Amino acid sequence: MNMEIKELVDKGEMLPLMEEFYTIQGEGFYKGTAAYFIRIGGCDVGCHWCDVKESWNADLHPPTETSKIVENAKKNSDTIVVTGGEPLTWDMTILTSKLKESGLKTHIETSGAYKLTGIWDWICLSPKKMKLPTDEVCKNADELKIIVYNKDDLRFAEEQAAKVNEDCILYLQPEWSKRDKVVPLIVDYVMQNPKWKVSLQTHKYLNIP
Ligand SMILES: C[S@@+](CC[C@H](N)C(=O)[O-])C[C@H]1O[C@@H](n2cnc3c(N)ncnc32)[C@H](O)[C@@H]1O
Ligand SMILES: Nc1nc2[nH]cc(C(=O)O)c2c(=O)[nH]1
Ligand code: SF4
Ligand SMILES: [Mg+2]
Repeated sequence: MNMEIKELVDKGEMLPLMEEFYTIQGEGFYKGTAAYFIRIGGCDVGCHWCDVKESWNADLHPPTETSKIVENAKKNSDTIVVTGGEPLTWDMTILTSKLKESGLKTHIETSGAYKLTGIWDWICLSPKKMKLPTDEVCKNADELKIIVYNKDDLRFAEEQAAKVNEDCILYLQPEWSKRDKVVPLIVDYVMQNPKWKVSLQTHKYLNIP
């Protein structure tokens, strides 16, 4: 990447765009709602079970003008989900300001590991043990979505729930490859601890992106 482009990416005027697609939000509170997804490349959190490892290396995804991303998005939906990769790797200020200027709702899927930037109507925080979320993201999260790969993730879930605000909605979501094993654990746990809800990756059952 040449220096000028790197500077534009650092400012958030360009972003490494992996893919964009119109689909149904599969997970969490907005599950079932049509939304346009913008997937930004770049993540160094390193979840071994990540279902989008192709997103990790930002250099593989073309730096794309943020204004073009927004022009495209607004043709498709009034709800925009920004995901990745880890979107907070980058400065989200320009992207979200432009989305808001266009009257769109801005949602983010984030691990919360980096500085919170951008104007968000909805923050889905999915914290990871390897790189814990910042206090600022915890305080501003609208939903907390813990991925359950094994039993220890239930302990981790309570630890993270203690850090979010009291009206944050709490979800346990099975890690996809372990779903047969962990769904019974989650079901039991939610019945015993009804402040939690179950979230499934419903798009994978529907065979949609
Ligand atoms: C691919 S991540 C991108 C956004 C951000 N890096 C994050 O982790 O929140 C989008 C969502 O998918 C979840 N996820 C990733 N791999 C998963 C898997 N194998 N099973 C269940 N959920 C998964 C993440 O926890 C996150 O909530
Ligand atoms: N349909 C659909 N819903 C999703 N919710 C969060 C996703 C993500 O990868 O961030 C995702 C995704 O990749 N597809
Ligand atoms: S933080 Fe998100 S994108 Fe990064 S490795 Fe973990 S699940 Fe994948
Ligand atoms: Mg996904």
